[in-house]
Amino acid sequence: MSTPSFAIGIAGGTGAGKTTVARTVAETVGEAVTRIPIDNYYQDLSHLAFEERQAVNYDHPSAFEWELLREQLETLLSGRPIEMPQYDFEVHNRTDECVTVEPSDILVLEGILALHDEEIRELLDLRVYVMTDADVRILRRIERDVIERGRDLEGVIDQYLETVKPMHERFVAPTKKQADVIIPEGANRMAIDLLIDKVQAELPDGSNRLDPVDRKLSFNDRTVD
Ligand SMILES: Nc1ncnc2c1ncn2[C@@H]1O[C@H](COP(=O)(O)OP(=O)(O)O)[C@@H](O)[C@H]1O
Ligand SMILES: Nc1ccn([C@@H]2O[C@H](COP(=O)(O)O)[C@@H](O)[C@H]2O)c(=O)n1
Repeated sequence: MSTPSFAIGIAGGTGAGKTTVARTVAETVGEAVTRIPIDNYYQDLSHLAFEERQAVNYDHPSAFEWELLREQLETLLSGRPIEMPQYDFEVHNRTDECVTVEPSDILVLEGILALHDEEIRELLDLRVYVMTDADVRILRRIERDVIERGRDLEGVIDQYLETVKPMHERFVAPTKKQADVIIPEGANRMAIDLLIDKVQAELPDGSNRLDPVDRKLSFNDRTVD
């Protein structure tokens, strides 16, 4: 356990490649990175029936428990562990169990609205926005939601048109202006290498560092050298 020396926020639209970027950084830098997916901070909706939870707008800022996220981020930044909630997309709710998360040298906060909240932005040392065209993002989302999140095609399309797209335009895309760095098309090799160089430079002396040749970008099961 260590007190983090550097916190990064990675925002961007659904399917932009945020998780892929965060995972690549974490895999390269290893145990020195703690990842905080904002999805875990969706409000607890246990008081609603499944059909009601299905109808919630999950792309509006009010869907998230910002107070808890701020509090837990501050706790990690002060070098103490947290009990992080876990989220199940198939049931549209938190699971019953939390996971103990220890702070490490680098914190990576990742999610559609990672740069939305002013207080959270101020806790971050580097703000990244992953920018990918909407058509690419919706195609990726359809594949992911059907395969991994138990959704049907019609539902994914309806949700996209009714809430995901308008909320993206209203709340997510404007946070691009808050970013220090914009990564085009997600995991682009040069941008990721620069990000990893920056992260490695922030590691305390004595931490393991990987040469660029040992770095890999992976998209699910496919690996791109
Ligand atoms: N640069 C890329 N090229 C090709 N596929 C990508 C790229 N970035 C991400 N993907 C794929 O797109 C899907 C969504 O990526 P993900 O990182 O989960 O996006 P987000 O976290 O922004 O929703 C995943 O299946 C991932 O493997
Ligand atoms: N029950 C839920 C909760 C969230 N979503 C969608 O997830 C998207 C954010 O996750 P990404 O990995 O795509 O960034 C967001 O656009 C929500 O619409 C959901 O479908 N169901």
